[in-house]
Amino acid sequence: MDEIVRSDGPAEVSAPPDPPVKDEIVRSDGPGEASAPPDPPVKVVVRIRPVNQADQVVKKVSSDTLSVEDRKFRFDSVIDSNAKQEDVFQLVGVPLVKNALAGYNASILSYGQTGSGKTYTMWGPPSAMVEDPSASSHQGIGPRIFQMLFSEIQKEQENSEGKQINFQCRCSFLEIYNEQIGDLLDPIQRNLEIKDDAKNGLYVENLTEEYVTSYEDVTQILIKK
Ligand SMILES: Nc1ncnc2c1ncn2[C@@H]1O[C@H](COP(=O)(O)OP(=O)(O)OP(=O)(O)O)[C@@H](O)[C@H]1O
Repeated sequence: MDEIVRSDGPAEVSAPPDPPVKDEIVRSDGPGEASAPPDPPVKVVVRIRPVNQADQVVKKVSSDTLSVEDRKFRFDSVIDSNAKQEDVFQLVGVPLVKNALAGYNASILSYGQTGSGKTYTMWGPPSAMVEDPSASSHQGIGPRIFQMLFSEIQKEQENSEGKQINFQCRCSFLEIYNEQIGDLLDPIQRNLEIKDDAKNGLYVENLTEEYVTSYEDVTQILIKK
């Protein structure tokens, strides 16, 4: 019988010669008042990057299992190399936005070796950010999430039946490089600190946060910086 290895990390499957594996981790942990918690709270999804058929060492076996030669590895989901950006968004992005709007914290962590498709999956090519979203099939999960978020907020406000619903969205971008946290919206800030207190929970001290009310606000900030 084939061996199935339960793996929460793709180290085994992203090894050369086939670099096509990337991971999306969706994490949600939220407040008590929200509806039923997302299940499971942490999901590990592997996307197999397209390569020449002859080089295809990593193969999708079923919706949650892939094989590397004669070994099998199981995750929450496996996305095949011919999947579209929209498929990834439907699987990972849509539940994330729904959970976020239900009051849960939600994160995506993109993990994989150089060239495995992290940037492509998260953002798509730079042009896809500014093009009409519906026209760009290469647009990554990030911009799709922003669009859905603002469109859901708008729907909530339109369907509020006279009640005033206020949302406040703030946007920040940071990078962790050489174990230092840098503020991408204020590059002078290069060594920020992570803090944890009862009022704010876990946060990055002095990280720039800009108020945004639309998808265009977010893309403008990204382009400007
Ligand atoms: N699913 C895909 N479909 C089509 N092209 C892809 C896909 N995934 C990645 N690519 C292409 O492969 C190349 C490398 O991908 P990308 O830059 O996203 O990798 P990366 O993991 O972000 O690399 P690095 O860690 O070096 O920044 C890019 O040209 C990208 O457009």
